[in-house]
Amino acid sequence: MKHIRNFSIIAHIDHGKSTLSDRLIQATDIVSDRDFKDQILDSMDIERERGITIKSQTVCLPYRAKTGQHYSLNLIDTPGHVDFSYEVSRALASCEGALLLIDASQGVEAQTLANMYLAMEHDLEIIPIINKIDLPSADVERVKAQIEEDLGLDPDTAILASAKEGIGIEEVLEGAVNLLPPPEGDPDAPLKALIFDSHYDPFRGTIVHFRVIDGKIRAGDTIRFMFNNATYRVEEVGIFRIVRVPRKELTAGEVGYMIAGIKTVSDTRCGDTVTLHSHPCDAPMSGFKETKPVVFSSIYPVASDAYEELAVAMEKLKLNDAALIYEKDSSVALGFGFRCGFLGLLHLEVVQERLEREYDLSLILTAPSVQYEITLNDGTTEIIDNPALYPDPTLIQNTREPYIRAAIIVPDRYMGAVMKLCLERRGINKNYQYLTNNRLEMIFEIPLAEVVYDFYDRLKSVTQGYGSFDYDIIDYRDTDLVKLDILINGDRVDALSQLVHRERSVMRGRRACEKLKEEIPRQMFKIAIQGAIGGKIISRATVSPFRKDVTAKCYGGDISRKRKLLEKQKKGKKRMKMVGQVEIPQSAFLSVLKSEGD
Ligand SMILES: Nc1nc2c(ncn2[C@@H]2O[C@H](COP(=O)(O)OP(=O)(O)OP(=O)(O)O)[C@@H](O)[C@H]2O)c(=O)[nH]1
Repeated sequence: MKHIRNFSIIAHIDHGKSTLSDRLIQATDIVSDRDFKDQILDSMDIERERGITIKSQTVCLPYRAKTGQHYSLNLIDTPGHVDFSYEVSRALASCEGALLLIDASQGVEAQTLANMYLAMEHDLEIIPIINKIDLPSADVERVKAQIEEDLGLDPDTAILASAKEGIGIEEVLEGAVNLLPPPEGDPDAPLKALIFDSHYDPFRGTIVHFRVIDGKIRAGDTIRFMFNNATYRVEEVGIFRIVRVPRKELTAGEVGYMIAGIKTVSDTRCGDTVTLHSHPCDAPMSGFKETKPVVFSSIYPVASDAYEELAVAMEKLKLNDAALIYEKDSSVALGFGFRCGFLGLLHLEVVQERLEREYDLSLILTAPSVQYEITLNDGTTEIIDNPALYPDPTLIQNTREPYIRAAIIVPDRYMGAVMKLCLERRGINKNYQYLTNNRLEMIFEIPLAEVVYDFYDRLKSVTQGYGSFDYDIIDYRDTDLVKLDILINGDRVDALSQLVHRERSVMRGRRACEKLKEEIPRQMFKIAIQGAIGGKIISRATVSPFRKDVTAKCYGGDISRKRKLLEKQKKGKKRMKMVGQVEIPQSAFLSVLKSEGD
């Protein structure tokens, strides 16, 4: 155990975590350079394209230190986005140390701080690393000052690195060996192991990633998940060397995987404790919580006959994504689909992209909603996330909505712009403090519903890219909610209904009408678009009919050109949805979601 080091790299998005992981893997020779895929840990397509890490993957690196001693370095990869902060927390609970990566030109940002606090909660030894020192805009001294004053860490321990150029990599490995403590734990105690991740393998079922805290686990053992008391017989245990390498047993301090005939990843819970059925440990690890979705939206196929395909795709996706929940849903306008729950807006976008790309589906998503607690006059309380299920307002006694605590870090010259944005979003400024280099940390309490649309984009734009943001849900508070409906030629389009705060409803209604007007193509008749609350119309826009026959031009002339045009039209149709007499393009549904820009 003395020669094991378990650690994660934590960083703000884009500070170079994946690049550094790749370098560490390369430096320890477990894959030959020729086979080395760039950013081997970010194996999913979308992750690579968007450059963000979503699913953690772990690797065990054999390393021979300068002293000649051999070490096993378990690098536990963590997702970098706020939507996945619980996964980060569980991964950190499996570690003794963390490498805190800071971009030399960007400095300390909101998630740098948030991640460092998480690491401190788990009592981890933290090594600061200043990355991207090769950049012309790198300012090492400034970042060192931030490390000292904003993070309270010793700047002299910071390692200077460029993951891209391969500078400082050996120092990082030596730092892990010399500065991080080895794991503690009792190999002879009853088995206690922490699940920090799982993924699905089509041939072997669920692969559970875990850290052994105490005891031993080997193939043939009957194990028990302490959350739901489910028992399984272990078929295989082993470690990650990019590929899985089976081992006879894993003991206290080690990190690896197990295969135990588990059908889907939702049977295992990130954060749960595994023990032996015959000889259990006394108590599970503390801090377990189930990940709860906070943002909800319905997904419909554009072509109604693609429902079955969507159902199959959802099922497959769910195998690998325990956080995704869904149930069947139906809409008058859009037919059959699924009501889904996500960890946040990024999670939603990732799911949508995967469905569209990997399963070649064309989808319509309804406006994302948070969960409201609604108490009715008869004293019962309902949790509502779907506008379609919103009760008759006369029956409602009281409605509450979730609030977040948002931490925003910006250069102080943007203070006014951030304040304006947050106040517009019904935020309450709770606190602010100066950090080094004229930067401010501003704390707001804001309704989650105001953040799920486009808050992060807006923050980036009003701060010219300098603002960074992190949030936690804190509580539910009283709110004044209304249901905004959209009518097209008098027909209510249920998929466009939204639950909004009364204060914001008129503006939202107006924006939705304007956007729809831009998106809905002219047709042979006039199209009236209206926003309504209850029976009352609050906004309207009109798409006027064609004035002349635009297809007339195409008659006569080249037949192949005409055919091409027809084909193009047919393709275009696929992305249109008929609502009553009116054809609405898929983009119109999306534009309503994004109608928040101020
Ligand atoms: N110049 C320079 N660029 C770097 C360095 N390290 C990483 N980058 C670049 O920074 C960008 C982000 O790097 P990633 O490794 O994907 O960042 P990440 O922290 O893993 O991002 P998430 O996965 O979203 O958390 C990429 O374009 C990298 O090529 C470095 O040392 N120098």
